[in-house]
Amino acid sequence: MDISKAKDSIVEFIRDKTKEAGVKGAVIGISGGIDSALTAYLTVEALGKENVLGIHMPELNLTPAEDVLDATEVADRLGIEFKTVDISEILSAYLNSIPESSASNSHSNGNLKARIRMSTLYYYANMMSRTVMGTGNKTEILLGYFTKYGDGGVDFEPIGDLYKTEVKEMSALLGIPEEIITKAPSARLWADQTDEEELGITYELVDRFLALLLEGETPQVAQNTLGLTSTQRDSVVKRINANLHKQKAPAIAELRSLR
Ligand SMILES: Nc1ncnc2c1ncn2[C@@H]1O[C@H](COP(=O)(O)OP(=O)(O)OC[C@H]2O[C@@H]([n+]3cccc(C(=O)O)c3)[C@H](O)[C@@H]2O)[C@@H](O)[C@H]1O
Ligand SMILES: Nc1ncnc2c1ncn2[C@@H]1O[C@H](COP(=O)(O)OP(=O)(O)OP(=O)(O)O)[C@@H](O)[C@H]1O
Ligand SMILES: [Mg+2]
Repeated sequence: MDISKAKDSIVEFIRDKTKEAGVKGAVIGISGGIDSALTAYLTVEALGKENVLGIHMPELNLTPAEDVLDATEVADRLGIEFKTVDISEILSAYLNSIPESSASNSHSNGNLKARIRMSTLYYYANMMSRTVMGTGNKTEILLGYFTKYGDGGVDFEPIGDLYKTEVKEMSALLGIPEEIITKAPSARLWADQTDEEELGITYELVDRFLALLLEGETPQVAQNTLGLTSTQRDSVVKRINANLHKQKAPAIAELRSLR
């Protein structure tokens, strides 16, 4: 991959898609992580800093201070409009209103946080006649490692054809702060969550595994080539297959033959 040309191509994509949508600007959730930092940099290059709104949405007692600082640093360096919306009270209102909710249900609660962030981004997009710029990368999309209608609920996916390792490479090229590039990727949906621990494999390895599968290798050959354990192979393949639905629009019950 020629990372510099890939950057130009993504910038053009953002410009074209925004124009096609008939708007001038975009809204981006800026977490303090690398995916949203890179997306913000690319969107500013495409649309201009005055047309990008960054929104940081921390959760009390969960979002680390370094994320708040890193998100602010991204916005400051880019000179974009930047807002902070604390999601803690929205989350509490949801959980207090759902009789069966439980603080211990980290899976449902974690995905709810991603969906609250999505709703907040669309609130601003509606209000400002802008689109929501997605931050999903190729690794996350192939694995379905995102919340359906949460961080997956966006208008465009500019970095969706870049593996996570390529996201790092492009971020270094653009001069994104080193601490953001080297920080362990995490969705921060529950305490101590990290992507690589939840996935049971490093991004370095899973990216190479996915690339081999896309080249037509069998999971077994890809596993042997990379020296993965059979548990790693099976869990990645299972994740891909279980999440294929996230890459499609909801299936419609077709009634054509009855007309
Ligand atoms: N075959 C099928 N056809 C149609 N729909 C199907 C389906 N199977 C499940 N579903 C639906 O999908 C739901 C499950 O999907 P979903 O709600 O997304 O939930 P799920 O995939 O179980 O969880 C999301 C995963 O993404 C991770 N994540 C989330 C957000 C950000 C990041 C990050 O890296 O930043 C990572 C998170 O840690 C977790 O592992 C089911 O409850 C069901 O409604
Ligand atoms: N605290 C937050 N404030 C604003 N947006 C958030 C927050 N947490 C998550 N998001 C949104 O959800 C997206 C998905 O999170 P994800 O963790 O995959 O990306 P990231 O934080 O940018 O990078 P990394 O994967 O390296 O942590 C983010 O890119 C961002 O757009
Ligand atoms: Mg993150």
